[in-house]
Amino acid sequence: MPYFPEDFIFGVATASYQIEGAWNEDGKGESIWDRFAHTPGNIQDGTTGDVACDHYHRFEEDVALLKELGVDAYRFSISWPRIFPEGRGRVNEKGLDFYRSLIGKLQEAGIKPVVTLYHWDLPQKLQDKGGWENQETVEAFAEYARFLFQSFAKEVFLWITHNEPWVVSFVGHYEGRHAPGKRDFKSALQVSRNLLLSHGLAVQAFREEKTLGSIGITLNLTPVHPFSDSEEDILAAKRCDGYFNRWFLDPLFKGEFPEDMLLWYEKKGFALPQLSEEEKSLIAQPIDFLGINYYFRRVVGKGEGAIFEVEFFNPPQSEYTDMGWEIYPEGLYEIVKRVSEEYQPEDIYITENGIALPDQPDSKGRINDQRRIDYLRSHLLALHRAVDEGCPVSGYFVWSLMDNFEWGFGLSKRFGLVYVDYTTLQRIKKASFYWYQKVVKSKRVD
Ligand SMILES: OC[C@H]1NNC[C@@H](O)[C@@H]1O
Repeated sequence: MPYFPEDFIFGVATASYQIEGAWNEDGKGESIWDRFAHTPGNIQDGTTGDVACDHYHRFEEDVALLKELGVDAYRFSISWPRIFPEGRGRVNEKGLDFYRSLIGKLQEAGIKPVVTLYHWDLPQKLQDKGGWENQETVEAFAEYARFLFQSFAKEVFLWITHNEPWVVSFVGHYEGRHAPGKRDFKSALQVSRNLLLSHGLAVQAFREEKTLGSIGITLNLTPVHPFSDSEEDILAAKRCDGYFNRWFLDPLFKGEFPEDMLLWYEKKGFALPQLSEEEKSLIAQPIDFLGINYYFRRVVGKGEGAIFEVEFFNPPQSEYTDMGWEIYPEGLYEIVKRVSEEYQPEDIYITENGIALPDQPDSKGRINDQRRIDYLRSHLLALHRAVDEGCPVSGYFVWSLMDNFEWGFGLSKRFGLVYVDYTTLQRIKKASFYWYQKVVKSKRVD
């Protein structure tokens, strides 16, 4: 029976824009996701995060759920425009008070706070001046981070500078499915560079402020498998691995963007300015842990696609989630092993893993999400194998505590251990809540 180490951290994760609501309350400034969701056509079901789970007003009830769940830690993000409505300068005290209250309630419940500094809700005022393409945003982020390190110098267990910079860069600035909705590959490359620089400045500030706790960054990583063992499919998979994984792993742990990708982009007309020696060491300065968000793998082959010349495949024999993602637990083992061996991070936390399902209450108001229990069990068993083989993994966070606003899909995709009725905002614990409660208590997956 796989037991995790006694000090292994089990938690759940959320993010500000996806759960808080109160989008323009108590002095909060507009974010790029407020703007993007208010723009007709951007959100598949036409909903917004204006109310979402109304966590801003119900956080005490939600902390009580966390206490009942028994988690060791709770990962949430701070909404930058709730702290600095214009992005920098004037502080919104009421916004800061909200997070002081939340962290205080978590401490009372004996739950370690894990804070993500940036989970995509950039102040719109900064976007109006170019957003992450603009050096000013890099500086503003460093000021925002330093302010939070000073405000919560002793209370936070883990600090995560950025959540999934790949999504911010390429989904937000190339694919256009996320805020700010740009479709410009050159912008996406510039944004990825600035996100990494801003991460480095934040880590520097963390060290200078002598903040307690640990600091790291969270990447969404996906194993990439060639559709066949043909040379061109293997090369296509290598390109995709560079695009999805190595583009951030290499600068963070080796101080360089991957050479093969720089050459490929240059060949396609997207030359990226070289990083200076100072910028390289800023980005690659030591961090205390790497956060990995894992959901699925990718299977690719040679294709005619414009920039990457790849085609994606969905293996017919696999099962898929409500997001259309393949269920592939082995991929969590693979990515943890690969990252541990190739990049030697100090420590690893699985900062997100979960499944979207079309959950609905039955006639008795219960939600028997057995598929979510099966998904979590199979991924925890895969993770346990990596831990057993000596990979430095210290914790695992389920995405998500509760159903919430799933970006371009709006409120239509449910990832929670807790169901949210969006008309009454009632929370209903799913079967997976009780299953995970037992795992957290016993540190065992059966
Ligand atoms: O798509 C599920 C999750 N993936 N990682 C980032 C989160 O904000 C998403 O809800």
